[in-house]
Amino acid sequence: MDDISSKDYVVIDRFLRDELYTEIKSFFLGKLPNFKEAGIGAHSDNQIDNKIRGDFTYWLDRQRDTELETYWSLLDETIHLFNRYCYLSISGFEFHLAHYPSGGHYDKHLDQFENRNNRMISMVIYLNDDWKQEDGGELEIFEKDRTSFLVEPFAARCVMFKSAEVPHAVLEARKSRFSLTGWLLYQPSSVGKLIV
Ligand SMILES: O=C(O)CCC(=O)C(=O)O
Ligand SMILES: [Fe+2]
Repeated sequence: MDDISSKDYVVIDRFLRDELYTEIKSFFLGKLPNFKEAGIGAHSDNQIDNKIRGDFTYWLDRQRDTELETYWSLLDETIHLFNRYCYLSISGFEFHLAHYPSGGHYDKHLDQFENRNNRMISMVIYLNDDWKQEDGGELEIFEKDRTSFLVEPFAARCVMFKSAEVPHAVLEARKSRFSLTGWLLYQPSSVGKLIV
């Protein structure tokens, strides 16, 4: 909590305990046939451009995806901590599963859209067993002084950062790269399901 207040980001290893990791990973693998190519922008602006990003996603829904209830409860707790100790007013979230196939990447960007600014905290949890340095796919985080550093997408590692303030990119992955990615919202998105 202190890190995200002072540095705008935090990396937490073993964010998921083994049992929850296994639950989420097997849920992820079961949904892989249903993933769709991700676009950029919100609502009607949404367009697919695999020069900018090359991932496939599956949007989650707490009511439907009850197999993830342990994870949803963990999120409730996380949101409670943010609101209490970082004085944020988070009142909702949106999460998807993401798959970057080999060769996939995401250019430098902020997690905000021109016509929507309710994403406060971005939260990425990696689901890659045995990830090696030569597999690429690092998350590059750009700091205020324009230097950057790389975060490897290791199993059960969680990265959180301020959505509107921290530019970031996903470097080309050299094998399938899995994550559970989401955003803690200032207000729940008002207009149905977003496709991003
Ligand atoms: O998977 C990651 O490391 C980051 C993904 C990302 O930046 C996004 O989906 O907006
Ligand atoms: Fe992003």
